[in-house]
Amino acid sequence: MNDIKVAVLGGEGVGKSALVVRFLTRRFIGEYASSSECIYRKRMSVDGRQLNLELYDPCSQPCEGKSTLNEQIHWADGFVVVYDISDRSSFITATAIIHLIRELNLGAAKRESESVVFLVGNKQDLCHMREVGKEEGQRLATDGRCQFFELSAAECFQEVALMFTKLVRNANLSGKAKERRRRPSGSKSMAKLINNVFGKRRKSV
Ligand SMILES: Nc1nc2c(ncn2[C@@H]2O[C@H](COP(=O)(O)OP(=O)(O)OP(=O)(O)O)[C@@H](O)[C@H]2O)c(=O)[nH]1
Repeated sequence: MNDIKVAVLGGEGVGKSALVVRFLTRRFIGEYASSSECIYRKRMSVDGRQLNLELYDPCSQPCEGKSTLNEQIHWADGFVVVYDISDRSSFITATAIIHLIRELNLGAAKRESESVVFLVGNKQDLCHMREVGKEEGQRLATDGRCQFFELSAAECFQEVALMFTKLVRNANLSGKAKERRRRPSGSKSMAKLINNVFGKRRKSV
């Protein structure tokens, strides 16, 4: 059975955990206070084939044994790079992350195909506070050879699920089986995730 490793990267507070939790549990959790980086595992059926998905959600706060961005990029087969459409600085961070992924890809190009990268403009429900135009997102995606999505983890499960499923399918099709490198620390089961979710402070948005 194939293993697909996906890292969800982006600036602080852009909704990385919200997207991951939405995809895994169908629920939107207003406040997801995590103090450690996590890898969640999910068994998926894509195009009739069983896959083991490992989904990496980094922690923006300093935490013990925290992996570097370079290590995260080397570890993953596919990436969701997230920015918040109502926060321009998060778009600048996403731009830098995409450039770094492509730079590291170039270094590894002799033995590996290019990584699958999806660029996600999250918090589409906050379009009245928009600081990043949709066309800017599209342009960055084209320049960085990414697929582009604008969506809202808060409002739409279907779009989030479609985005992750498509990423897993593309990463699987690209046949990119990286050798096992140092994985980011922290690994949680689905049960642990559910504990996190239900043990959490809730806040409406
Ligand atoms: N309005 C709105 N708020 C969102 C959405 N997604 C996440 N949020 C909110 O954005 C804040 C940050 O969400 P998180 O999921 O913790 O973001 P993160 O990127 O994992 O944060 P760090 O790990 O601290 O960097 C929380 O208050 C969420 O409720 C969205 O689609 N719409």
